[in-house]
Amino acid sequence: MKLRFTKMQGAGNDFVVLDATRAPLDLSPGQYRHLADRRFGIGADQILIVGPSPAPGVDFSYRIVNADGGEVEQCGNGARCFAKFVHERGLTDKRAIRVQTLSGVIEPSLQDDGRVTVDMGEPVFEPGRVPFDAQGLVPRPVGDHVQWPLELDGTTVYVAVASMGNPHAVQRVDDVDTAPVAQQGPMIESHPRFPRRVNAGFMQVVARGHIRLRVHERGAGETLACGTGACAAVACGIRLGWLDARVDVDTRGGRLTIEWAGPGHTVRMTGPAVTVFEGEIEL
Ligand SMILES: N[C@@H](CCC[C@H](N)C(=O)O)C(=O)O
Repeated sequence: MKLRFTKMQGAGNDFVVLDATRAPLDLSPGQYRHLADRRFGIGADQILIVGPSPAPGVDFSYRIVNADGGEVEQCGNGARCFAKFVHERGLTDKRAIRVQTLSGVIEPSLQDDGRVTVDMGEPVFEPGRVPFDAQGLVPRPVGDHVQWPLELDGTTVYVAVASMGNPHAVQRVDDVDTAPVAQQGPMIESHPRFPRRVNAGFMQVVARGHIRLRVHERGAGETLACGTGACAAVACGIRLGWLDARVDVDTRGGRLTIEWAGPGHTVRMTGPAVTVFEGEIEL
């Protein structure tokens, strides 16, 4: 079978985007892994499958599959690329689009400067809904939030947990350049306290409106940027009392701007979304 694809990136988090708006597309986990493979396939952190409207009042659906072949609930950088994709292909002329994901409807809108803003919904902090098993742990209160102790091979790290539809554990570090992302990321991702595994964020607070962030992503390893990771880090940082309501997030692949007015409000993320090339691959 020949499959047409579009390669896109948002702040260096890269995607193979597939159009399933006219005919359903259901590949196996092995086929998704092949598409994501940087040596034998196309190469991507995630595969995005754009589908037709699933319900009145919603314009499209889109599914997200990690490079390891597992389907997941949400992807922030992917949401921006999705919006650019449906526009560039002439699938809609709306600039504000409602799209169904596994974890609910989100709303990307195209900006005049070429960036995309996405209303990512409300962050969730209750451990059980992240999901995080906090049974028997003593939390450390900070600001209006808590950090939880996580044992990693004899070391204890303190993380704040949040869901942006997908699970995140965020720790504060002095300097992201020397943070132990490669060592601790995989251990946190698969820590038994996270029953659905987790995305592990390492956040350096530069100022109240500026952080630097690296994320070891569940199912993909460290990526150049993680949109939901940026939303989760900023929402946690605000509740922990370290950040203001609008924060520039510098990732290794570019800048995202995150805005959150606090509990009861949704998180808004603004950043780039770029088409790199199109092609066809034999599966
Ligand atoms: N790169 C993404 C997140 C993709 C999914 C994540 N790896 C997970 O498993 O939850 C983003 O930009 O948010």
